[in-house]
Amino acid sequence: MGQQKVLNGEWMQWISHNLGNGCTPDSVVEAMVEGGFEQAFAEAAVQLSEKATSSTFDYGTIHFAHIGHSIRTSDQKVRISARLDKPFIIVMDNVLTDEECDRLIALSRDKLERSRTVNPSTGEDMIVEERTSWGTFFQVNEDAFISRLDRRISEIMCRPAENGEGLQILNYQVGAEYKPHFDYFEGAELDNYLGSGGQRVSTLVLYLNDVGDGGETTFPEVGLSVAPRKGSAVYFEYGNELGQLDRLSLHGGAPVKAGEKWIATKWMRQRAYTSS
Ligand SMILES: O=C(O)CCC(=O)C(=O)O
Ligand SMILES: [Fe+2]
Repeated sequence: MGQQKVLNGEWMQWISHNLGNGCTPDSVVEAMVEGGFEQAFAEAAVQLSEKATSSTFDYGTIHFAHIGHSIRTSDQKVRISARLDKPFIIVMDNVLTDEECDRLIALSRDKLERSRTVNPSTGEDMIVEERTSWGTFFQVNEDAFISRLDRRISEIMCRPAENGEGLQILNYQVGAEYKPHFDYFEGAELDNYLGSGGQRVSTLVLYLNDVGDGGETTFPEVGLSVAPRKGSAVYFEYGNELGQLDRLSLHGGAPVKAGEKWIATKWMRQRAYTSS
């Protein structure tokens, strides 16, 4: 058997699940070695996972500051339809108008490229089976239209627009999915991706169309799935002021069963972020 060097989402989920269920780190490493990983690689992966999970996440420092059923941004009245405290997840409607959704899709359609993921053992970008969507990016404040959305999103996420990465557009065709993963960086990714902005702390996934069937955003640690609906969005927060990361934020995009799925994703960093 060839040596495994890549820690995919399934292995990451498996490690944190077993540690969370009380398995000793040594037994988890042993099972990984049996599964084809090098001892040193397995130890490093388990250590990282332990570090992220050992301190129970302090939900007292949640950044999302809106109270009540709605969020009034400078140009939109967003409605809150569901909320989960642990992990911290907010589902909301009326974030984008139908016209805004259609326009984002139209502007992206011809620019799509196969989505890439970061290889956590080398920090390099790579194409992986974990992620079978196609995507493209807009620069922060790229034009007046994107600027207006970046401002609204920043008001919803309670973080300055400069802390955001450029809005990412993803398109999933039937069968395409994004297997469960964390949005924060781990392992070798840290060196390559932290940059000036530091760690990722929160995500807003905006749904740009109604999907025929499937394509839910799933949170497997808590058994929650959010159905995509044009103009609505799901917000989740996983990095706090204490530098802790919330492993319950594990999430994925379930396979699309009918139709196609279009989303826009905004990732916020701890500080102002300039892409290199
Ligand atoms: O496709 C989805 O619903 C989730 C997307 C996602 O996890 C991401 O863009 O980071
Ligand atoms: Fe994600």
